[in-house]
Amino acid sequence: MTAIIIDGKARGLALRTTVAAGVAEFAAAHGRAPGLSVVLVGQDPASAVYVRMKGVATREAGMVSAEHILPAETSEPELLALIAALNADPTVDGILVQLPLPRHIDTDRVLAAVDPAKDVDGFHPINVGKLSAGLDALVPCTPAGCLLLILEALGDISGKEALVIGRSNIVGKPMAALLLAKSATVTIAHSRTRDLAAHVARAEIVVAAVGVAGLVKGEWIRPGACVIDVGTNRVTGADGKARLVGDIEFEPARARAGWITPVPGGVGPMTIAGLLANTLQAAKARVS
Ligand SMILES: Nc1nc2c(c(=O)[nH]1)N[C@@H](CN(C=O)c1ccc(C(=O)N[C@@H](CCC(=O)O)C(=O)O)cc1)CN2
Repeated sequence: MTAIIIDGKARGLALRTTVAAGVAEFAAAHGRAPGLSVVLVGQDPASAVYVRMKGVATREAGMVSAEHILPAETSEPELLALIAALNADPTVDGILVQLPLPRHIDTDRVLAAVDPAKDVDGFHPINVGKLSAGLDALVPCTPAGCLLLILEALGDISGKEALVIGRSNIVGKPMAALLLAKSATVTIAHSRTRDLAAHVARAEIVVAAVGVAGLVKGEWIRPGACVIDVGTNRVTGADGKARLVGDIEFEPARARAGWITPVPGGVGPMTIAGLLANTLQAAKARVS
């Protein structure tokens, strides 16, 4: 079997086009476009790229984008003061604090300071709690994008064996909650899991989000499985050139899977598209 390669770039673009149409309707009805404010603290090069990509995509969808780029030495009270100002600004519908934050800042405290109604990352404890209780919530963009890809590949996933590798708050835990909400039988594997290979071999859906290049061996994959790779690991190839690879050995996994996402061009573009969808959702909820 050779897997169908899931084109996250094309799927992300389609979602962005749908969001842009919703933004035009919103603007016609309310006399203003939804606004997204993105906050970046420090000069992490990958984060700077992602923030730029978010700004471009937000503007392309017809929304108002504000990027707040703060020096690495910004204190936690200074950052909290900016978030308080954005919370109070009626033209701001969505607030996103790019992660990771510098080590001197308490990430949990910062994420909890964002107004849950504007929390387009879905990281505020209220949105986390709502998701795990099966209530309507702003849902983290990457797992939401993964779920769209999985449902489009498989249709109904009720009762299917799903394995989420990684237990981060950004991807692993919300991904498990979303799969559970669709009635999949969900296992979360992590660094202490014994015999990862056996778990992978049982799974009809595998979502890998650990950040370890090639951790999941292709030969472990159950034939016909839907394989979603969230890993974005920068490695240097034999030619000395840097490239991006996932957590899953792509070619051997592709030979066994039914569907597989590439890296790059799989899950990544869905993250940005999901952010735009969340911003429109937050804007609509705020005016209703
Ligand atoms: N506040 C947040 N911080 C972070 C999040 C997040 O969802 N919210 N996720 C990641 C980074 N991220 C978005 O911020 C992100 C990662 C990757 C991509 C993407 O499109 N990747 C491309 C490749 C781009 C490249 O060449 O580097 C792909 O996979 O095709 C978008 C967004 C951590 N921080």
